[in-house]
Amino acid sequence: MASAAALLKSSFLPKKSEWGASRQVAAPRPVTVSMVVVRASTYADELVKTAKTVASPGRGILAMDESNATCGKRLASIGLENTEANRQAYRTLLVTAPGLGQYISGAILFEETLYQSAVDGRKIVDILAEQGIVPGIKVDKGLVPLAGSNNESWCQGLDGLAAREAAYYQAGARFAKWRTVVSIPNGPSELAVKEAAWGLARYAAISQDNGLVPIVEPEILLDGEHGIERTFEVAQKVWAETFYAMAENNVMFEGILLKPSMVTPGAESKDKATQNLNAMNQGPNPWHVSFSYARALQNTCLKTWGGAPENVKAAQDALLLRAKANSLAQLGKYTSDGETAEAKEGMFVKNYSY
Ligand SMILES: O=C(COP(=O)(O)O)[C@@H](O)[C@H](O)[C@H](O)COP(=O)(O)O
Repeated sequence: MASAAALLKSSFLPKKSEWGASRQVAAPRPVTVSMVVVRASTYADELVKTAKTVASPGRGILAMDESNATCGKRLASIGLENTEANRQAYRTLLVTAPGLGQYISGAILFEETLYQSAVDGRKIVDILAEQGIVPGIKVDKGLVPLAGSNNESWCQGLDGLAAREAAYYQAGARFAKWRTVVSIPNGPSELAVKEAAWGLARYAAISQDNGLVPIVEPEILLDGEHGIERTFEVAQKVWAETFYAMAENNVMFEGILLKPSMVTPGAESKDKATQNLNAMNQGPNPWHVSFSYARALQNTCLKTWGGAPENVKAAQDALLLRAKANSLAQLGKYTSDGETAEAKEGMFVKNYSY
């Protein structure tokens, strides 16, 4: 996937003059400050503080929220069984990498990991806190077919979300993630875009009510043979709908993190996650533009580990190397000099589903 946290360029947002009939996107309604303050009074200050901590200079997000099924695929690729002990060993390796907090500001966890202890018995959330890393939690319940659409999907998880998030907050989580997708080859249909935007907005409002900063992630899938202009057009439409829905739901914009997909040509184009992030940070941006990567940070680490205890240090070094490269890209100072061919390898997998 070519998405990256808070990779929001001003150009992703339609200009006000473009909110109109030609794009069939309604203009967001203004949200008054008093409405926002009243609605988000309980956690407003904390939400802003959390968002700022996650968006601190030279740092980004380590997505380690693979569900047990996806984690099983990762473990199978190095010949390990998908047992709780193996998942615990791998995640212990990740969070105990010395100095990880220098490059990583937030870690998105799967529910199992939020409540899990590391191999040495310490709570994973406590280790993250010692590293200066904010724990986050994946709260969506995955994608399912969207009836009445053009073979598109929608993201489940709103039922019971408030209660789950209240418990996640108690367990130490301070931000949340909800990933929905939009397919360009399948349309996207008006229905799919509206559904994605509304689901994200409801999730964002519920998360803020429960003290969690929502990562708002409508992923525009890379699949397709379209050019970059078409991706841009769809990105604008999806973002306009999403902001409209968030305004309708009184989401406090200062207390969210945006995770737009990178605007690239479709399909077989290489995913140059680090290089693209670096390019976007060559000039000033209106927002902190950083990363939220899973495979781009973990691939070499996982392979280096291979499940062998004697490889833990080398695997942690591999993770730190990728984290540092992306930290430099956040600062606009990354060069690929000295990078291995593997590190430069594209991550795009056709029809990839998580
Ligand atoms: O946002 C993400 C991006 O992953 P990526 O950088 O493309 O490897 C990840 O958190 C994925 O969402 C995660 O690996 C998904 O796991 P499942 O929920 O599908 O199991």
